[in-house]
Amino acid sequence: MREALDGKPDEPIRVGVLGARGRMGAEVCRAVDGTDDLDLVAAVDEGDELSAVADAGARVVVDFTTPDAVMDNLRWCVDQGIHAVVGTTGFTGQRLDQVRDWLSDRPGVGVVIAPNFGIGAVLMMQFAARAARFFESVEIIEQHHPRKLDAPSGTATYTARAIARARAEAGLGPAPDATKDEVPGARGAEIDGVRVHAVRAAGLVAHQEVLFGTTGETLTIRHDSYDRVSFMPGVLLAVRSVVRRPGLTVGLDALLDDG
Ligand SMILES: NC(=O)C1=CN([C@@H]2O[C@H](COP(=O)(O)OP(=O)(O)OC[C@H]3O[C@@H](n4cnc5c(N)ncnc54)[C@H](OP(=O)(O)O)[C@@H]3O)[C@@H](O)[C@H]2O)C=CC1
Ligand SMILES: O=C(O)C1=N[C@H](C(=O)O)C[C@H](O)C1
Repeated sequence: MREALDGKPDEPIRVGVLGARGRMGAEVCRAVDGTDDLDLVAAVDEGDELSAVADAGARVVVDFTTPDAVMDNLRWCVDQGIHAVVGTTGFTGQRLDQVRDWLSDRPGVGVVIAPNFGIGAVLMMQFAARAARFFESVEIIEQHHPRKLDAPSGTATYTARAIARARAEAGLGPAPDATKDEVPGARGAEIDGVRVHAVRAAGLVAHQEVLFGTTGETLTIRHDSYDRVSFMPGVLLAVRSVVRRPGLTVGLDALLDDG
């Protein structure tokens, strides 16, 4: 077990990528390679040894793997004193508590977990949370490429929870809905009382619409990622930030507020 790995201020940050042959991991490797202040020192995928990351002296790991793999990866990083930036989905409240528990034994280590690294997507979630208290109805429609493994998306789940919190604070009850669900699933899934619909279609990358309604008006807040490069500014920001942000940070909001 090591303390958090600290580099010298002027040295490039040494970065390891997990899931490096995947759609996001490959994009992250290209993005890190394209900077002057970050060094890609390890690119690890399924079947490779995690120890390659430590052997290469990585100070930060970026994980875009699968919900099944991510917890073991993260546990290993924290034990090794390696900071982690995680985009992989599947983070329930229970999982986040588990990560906080691991980190309590490693005070210098930082972990950033974000359901969506797209700056526009982060703003879409913030705008949706802000709008929530003014509308009696709300539904989320997320749309993704058909090779996505999970539904609903991490972004939709995060958005639904933020909207539900805002509605509860405003004293709003359940959204009006007299419909009888004659075919199971016809009204989508329900997350903290918010309906979420997941669309999968070839040609899509990652898209989300939040539809609000009240008497005589609707408001639609929509974000589209047409290319995975859209996530890279957020990923690079998180890599640069996590080394001076011990503990668990969930979402990109605090990092954007830092400047
Ligand atoms: N937060 C955000 O902004 C974003 C999050 N995501 C999320 O990121 C995750 C990855 O998405 P995407 O890149 O599209 O998926 P891919 O399936 O393209 O990539 C995942 C990669 O991880 C590999 N892998 C699986 N297990 C391990 C392991 N134990 N160690 C190392 N590598 C492993 C897979 O290998 P193999 O194929 O051989 O199993 C694959 O190459 C998903 O959870 C997705 O929802 C995606 C986009 C943006
Ligand atoms: O799998 C994807 O592609 C994406 N996953 C994340 C999610 O589940 O929210 C982020 C983005 O929507 C792309």
